[in-house]
Amino acid sequence: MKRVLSIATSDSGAGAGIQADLKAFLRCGVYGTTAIVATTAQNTVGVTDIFAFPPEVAEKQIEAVASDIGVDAVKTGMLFNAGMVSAVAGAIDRLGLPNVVVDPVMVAESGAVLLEPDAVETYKSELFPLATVITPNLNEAFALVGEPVDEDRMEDCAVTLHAMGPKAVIITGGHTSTGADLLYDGEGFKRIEGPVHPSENTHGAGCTYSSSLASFLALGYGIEEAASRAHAVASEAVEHGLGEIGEGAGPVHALGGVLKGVAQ
Ligand SMILES: Nc1ncnc2c1ncn2[C@@H]1O[C@H](COP(=O)(O)OP(=O)(O)O)[C@@H](O)[C@H]1O
Ligand SMILES: Cc1ncc(COP(=O)(O)OP(=O)(O)O)c(N)n1
Repeated sequence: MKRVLSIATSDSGAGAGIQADLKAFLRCGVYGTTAIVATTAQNTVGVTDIFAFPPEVAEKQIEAVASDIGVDAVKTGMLFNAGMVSAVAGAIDRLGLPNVVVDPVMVAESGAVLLEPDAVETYKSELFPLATVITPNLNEAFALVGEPVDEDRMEDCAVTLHAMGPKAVIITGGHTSTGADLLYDGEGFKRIEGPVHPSENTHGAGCTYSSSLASFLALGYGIEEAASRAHAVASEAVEHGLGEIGEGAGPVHALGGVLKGVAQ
């Protein structure tokens, strides 16, 4: 059983964050572990409160998991502030954790700010250079390079992000006109396409994607194949999104496809 660690924040509504990551790990057939760095009071409508833990709370969890269970891949999600980004980068580096997927979560679908602005520089200087892949969505990608969102300039944006140190960049396509994810590995571009589901129940799609990507890297796939498989899992989770849960954008359902036809 491959082991994948999520370093991220709790979503009480369980659509995104640590809870979405664990569902994606189960869907991908890996053993998921967690280091919880903060907790949100959140539902499908919005985020009402964020409670950050001290960085050493995250460090202790990462060390506990690494020293006994082991880590075949790691995914970082919402880290909230610069001190946490720095502590997580330090732990990943010190412990030599492999297959590092960095999802630079900045803003929730509901509009809530999930990253303090001064933490952006710490991502660039400390965490991106350790990353196997970074997975910003369209808005995050352009925010990171400090430019207005322009879909026609996604390739330039990916090149600028790649120069910040990750081995590869994937700008996820859920907010683009084509729905395609864009992969850049420093040598060439690859568009990962698939059906775009006309669903509003996309809460947690990005978390599901980055966790699936980490899982497929842990399972031994190369970046391009892992990206393609992760896209398929996220897309399927959107297709089975749960509109009946909550009043806002419903949570994705990572297990919706595999549970079809299972007796309840
Ligand atoms: N309506 C959709 N149909 C199919 N796939 C989708 C849809 N929305 C998002 N995805 C996929 O989910 C993943 C995460 O997408 P994105 O929406 O860009 O992230 P985030 O949730 O962080 O904004 C990507 O692989 C994207 O292509
Ligand atoms: C605790 C927490 N972590 C991450 C997110 C953002 O998740 P994402 O998958 O990008 O989904 P949306 O928020 O855009 O639906 C979150 N909301 N909460």
